[in-house]
Amino acid sequence: MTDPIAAAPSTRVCVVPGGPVEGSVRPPGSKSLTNRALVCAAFASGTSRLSGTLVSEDTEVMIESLAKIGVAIKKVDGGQALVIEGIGGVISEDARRISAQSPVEMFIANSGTTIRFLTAALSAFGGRYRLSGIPRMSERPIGDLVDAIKPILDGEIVAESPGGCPPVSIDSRGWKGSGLAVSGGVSSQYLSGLMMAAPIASQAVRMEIVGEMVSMPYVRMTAGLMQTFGGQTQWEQDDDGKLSAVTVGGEYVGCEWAIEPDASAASYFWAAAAISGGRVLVQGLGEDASQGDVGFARVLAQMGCDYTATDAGIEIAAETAGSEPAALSPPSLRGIDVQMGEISDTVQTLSVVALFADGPTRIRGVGHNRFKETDRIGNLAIELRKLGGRVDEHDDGLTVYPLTAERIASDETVVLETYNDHRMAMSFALLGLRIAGIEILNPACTRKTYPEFWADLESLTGRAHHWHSSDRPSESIA
Ligand SMILES: O=C(O)C1=C[C@@H](OP(=O)(O)O)[C@@H](O)[C@H](O)C1
Ligand SMILES: C=C(OP(=O)(O)O)C(=O)O
Repeated sequence: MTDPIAAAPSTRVCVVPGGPVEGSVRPPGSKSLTNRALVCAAFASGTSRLSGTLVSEDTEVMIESLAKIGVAIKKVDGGQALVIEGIGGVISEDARRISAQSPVEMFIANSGTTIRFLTAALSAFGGRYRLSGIPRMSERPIGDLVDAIKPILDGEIVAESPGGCPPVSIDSRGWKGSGLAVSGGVSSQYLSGLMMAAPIASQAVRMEIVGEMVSMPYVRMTAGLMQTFGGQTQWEQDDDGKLSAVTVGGEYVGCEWAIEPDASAASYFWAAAAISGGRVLVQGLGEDASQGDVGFARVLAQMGCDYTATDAGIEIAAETAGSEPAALSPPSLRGIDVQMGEISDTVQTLSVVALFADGPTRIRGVGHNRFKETDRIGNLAIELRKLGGRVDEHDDGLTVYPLTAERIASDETVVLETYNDHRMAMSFALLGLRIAGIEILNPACTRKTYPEFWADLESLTGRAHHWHSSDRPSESIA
């Protein structure tokens, strides 16, 4: 059969509604852990063997970029395991020659982790580079990172687009200082990138945090991952217990390491159980996971779902209203008021769940979601309103009001834009589990972090999606 997603970029998909979603699933490896491990392994001395790695656009652009400075990365098992020969801080002769003539060009598509981590790492490493991506990447700020690097750089670094956005040009002879200051109000990836870069600069660097730091669990993840490779961090807190500075040092040494399944990807499956009156076990993720997004399952518990963590994974089961069998009874979900600044990649997932709750859900602390793959507050509100309900947009988040029972039962066609944002597509898939007539445009955009998403959802629900392509308007190729 032709691959329905690859068939045409204008493909749309309809997820088929049905009864409770029951089963278990193991999402692919974490994007955040894979891209961090790739950076540490690339600049380590010796060989690293990573298992459970994510195969996706975001990890592929990282691999391709590292290959350009001479890092040898062997893919095993279709890329789900990687063997990396670290360059231990020395650029290959080939890459040095190329860089002497003109900057090494790196295309990073729309991968925030790749451009932020590599901007920091390459500035510490030295050489000439230009990192660019798709048009949306030229609207995603990197100025705070560039400003943090400038004072310690022996060389020049420029964010070329208005508002301090990529492409980024680097002409570096390495870092010359041992202290810097970084703002973290737009993205934690700046600090994570700088932390991973310090061992590459071969010196201890004290990094002062200016103002708020969003997405803090990712910074803790960075420290934990670096430790696995020999990096060291020391934390300082202010009088209120807030992180104020981190001093980073050590040297990377290659190692063997298994990557956890992706917790942001897991959110769609837990949510599927919550809104369908079902029960889903996500395998391979426990309460000790290094990804903050496992906390999304706890948010569903706050809405009334049953939460169980065992050695097998974390399971979410919906409470259903009334005494009828789950298949006939709608799930009972409470509207909540929730801070999501630490788990912002799951805001779209929760917004969809909130449409099926018994009252409004207020999501707070995620103003920085406007700078991701798309404006994940404004554009999310626009799409959810197409269902006819009320969604209020705030500077720091959204309030999502429940849909009426009549609207949920209606099968009127609603076409939803994904803005080339994988998380829009995967969240809107959940709508289709409960409401007929939901058509999702450009489903292939899940390739950024989860190319197999549609197939995994079909396996879990046991229901084939309906694919439509505008090249073949009347044809359903499910
Ligand atoms: O460090 C990371 O791996 C990430 C940090 C988060 O970004 P922000 O810090 O910009 O919120 C998150 O949204 C992104 O998907 C991955
Ligand atoms: C925001 C995301 O990615 P990144 O910033 O790494 O592009 C994401 O995966 O939701």
